[in-house]
Amino acid sequence: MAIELTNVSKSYQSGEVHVQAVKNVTTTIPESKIVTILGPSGSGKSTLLNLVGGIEPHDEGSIQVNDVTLEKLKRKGVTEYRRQNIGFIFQQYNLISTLTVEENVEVGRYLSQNPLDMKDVLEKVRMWDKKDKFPYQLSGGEQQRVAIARALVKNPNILLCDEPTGALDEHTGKNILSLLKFVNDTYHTTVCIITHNQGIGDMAHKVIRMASGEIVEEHWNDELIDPEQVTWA
Ligand SMILES: Nc1ncnc2c1ncn2[C@@H]1O[C@H](COP(=O)(O)OP(=O)(O)OP(=O)(O)O)[C@@H](O)[C@H]1O
Repeated sequence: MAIELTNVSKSYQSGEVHVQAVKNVTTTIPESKIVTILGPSGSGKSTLLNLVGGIEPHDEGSIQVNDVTLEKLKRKGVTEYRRQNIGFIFQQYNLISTLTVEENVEVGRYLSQNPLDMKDVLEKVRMWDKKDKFPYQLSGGEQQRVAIARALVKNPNILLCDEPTGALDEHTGKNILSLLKFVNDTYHTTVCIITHNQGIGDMAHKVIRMASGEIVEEHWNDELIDPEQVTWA
């Protein structure tokens, strides 16, 4: 699914303070590609991802996802859009601590009308052999692989990843990036990765750079670097 943003803005009022988190953003997140959004803390990356994912509404402009115009949807329509199209992955995994690996992934399946096969997905992220473990029994990288499986089993068209390697060391982080590339290659899922880590831009088809809520630069990469070769920062 391709995502078209046109003059999108989002502000927050926090007490007396008015923050314009996203300012007049126009860009495309192309279908079945990997896109990296880079930028310093507070530059609006997470806000932009949340707008695209239908977690919160934009104030101005338009977000078009294939034939869906987000600002035209009612609340129920937004929930449906999110359920059917979007998988989220966060820095802090957000697994349910009282559920096993398999049960956590089952939550993702339950949310979808068109889920993938649980065993197949857990095998693809190399966690089938640990399906009966609880999150506390897993390493950070393993927990993130389960979180990816939970997002993936929904069979989403778009995977939105907010600092997916932010809590991981270089070796494990690259392992997760390789998995995201594998997902993009295998399922043709549009993968959008937010990161502070500039090097991750080199494995993406397109790089969007933000500062102070605005897009300050964007480019396509002619050649993609293998995730294992990314310069880690
Ligand atoms: N719910 C909110 N209420 C008030 N202000 C918010 C809210 N969410 C974000 N902001 C503000 O909007 C701006 C952009 O925040 P955002 O989280 O999108 O940036 P970011 O680039 O993702 O930062 P980081 O890399 O630190 O996660 C910041 O000034 C932030 O404080």
